Amino acid sequence: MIIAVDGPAASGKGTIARALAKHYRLPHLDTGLLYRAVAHNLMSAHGDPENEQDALAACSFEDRLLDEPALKGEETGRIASIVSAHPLVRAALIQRQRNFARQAGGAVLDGRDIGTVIAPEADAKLFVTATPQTRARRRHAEMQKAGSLKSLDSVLADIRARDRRDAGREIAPMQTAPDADLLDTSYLSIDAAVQRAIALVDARIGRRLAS
Ligand SMILES: Nc1ncnc2c1ncn2[C@@H]1O[C@H](COP(=O)(O)OP(=O)(O)OP(=O)(O)O)[C@@H](O)[C@H]1O
Ligand SMILES: Nc1ccn([C@@H]2O[C@H](COP(=O)(O)O)[C@@H](O)[C@H]2O)c(=O)n1
Repeated sequence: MIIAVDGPAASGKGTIARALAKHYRLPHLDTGLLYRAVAHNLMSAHGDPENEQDALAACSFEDRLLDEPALKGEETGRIASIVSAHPLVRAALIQRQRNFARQAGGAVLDGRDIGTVIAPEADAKLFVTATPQTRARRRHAEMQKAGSLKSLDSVLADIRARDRRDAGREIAPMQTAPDADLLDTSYLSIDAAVQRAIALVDARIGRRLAS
C-alpha cells in the first residue's frame, strides 16, 4: 500500500506521515530531506542555488546523509526550495523516491508532489494544509525551542515565500492531486489530525477493496 502525504511547509504533513507509517506498519520517507541534502551539499561546496549545474552536482549523496541534523535548519530549507525548482535536480531524485514508494509492501512518503508526480498510483493521498499564520506559529515555536530568536513575523514571511516558490514553479508544483483528500489541520490537535488522517486512508482503502 502506498500513502502519499503532500502539503506546504509546517502544515503537519511529516507528523501525520510518521503516524500513518506507525499505524499501518509501513516505512516512511520525508522527501523534503532529499532536497535538503542537495541544499546542504551545495552550501558546503559554496555553490549558487540559482545555478542548475551547481545544484545538479550536489545531488549525489548516500542515504545516511538524511540523518544529518543540519538538514533541518531553516536556511537549508530555504535553499532546498530554490534548488528544487531546477528540472535536472528533480529528475536526479525522482527514481530514488519512486523506488522507495514501490518497495515490497508499500510505503508512506511526504512532500510536495508525491500524489501528483512520484506516486500518482498511490492507494491513498492526503493534502495536509493549515493557514499560513498557523503554520508560522508552529514553525516559530519549533525554532524557539532550537534557540532561534527569529520573530514570528519573519517566520510568516519565510513561510509565504516558500509557499510561493513551491506552488509557483514550472516543474512539479505543489498542488492538490485531483483524487487527494484535503486535511486542514489549522484547528486540530496533533492527535485529532492523525485520527482524521487514518479515517481518510481507511475510507480510501475500503472503497478500493469494495470496487
Ligand atoms: N495539528 C497540529 N497542531 C499543533 N502543532 C502541530 C500539528 N501538526 C504538527 N504540529 C507541529 O508543527 C511543527 C511542524 O510539523 P511537521 O514537521 O509535521 O510539518 P511539515 O509539514 O512536515 O513541515 P516541513 O515540510 O516544513 O518540514 C512541528 O513542531 C509539529 O509538532
Ligand atoms: N517532494 C518534495 C519535497 C520537498 N521539496 C522542496 O524541498 C523543500 C524542503 O522540504 P520540507 O518538506 O523539508 O519543507 C520544500 O520547500 C520544497 O521546495 C520538493 O520540491 N518536493
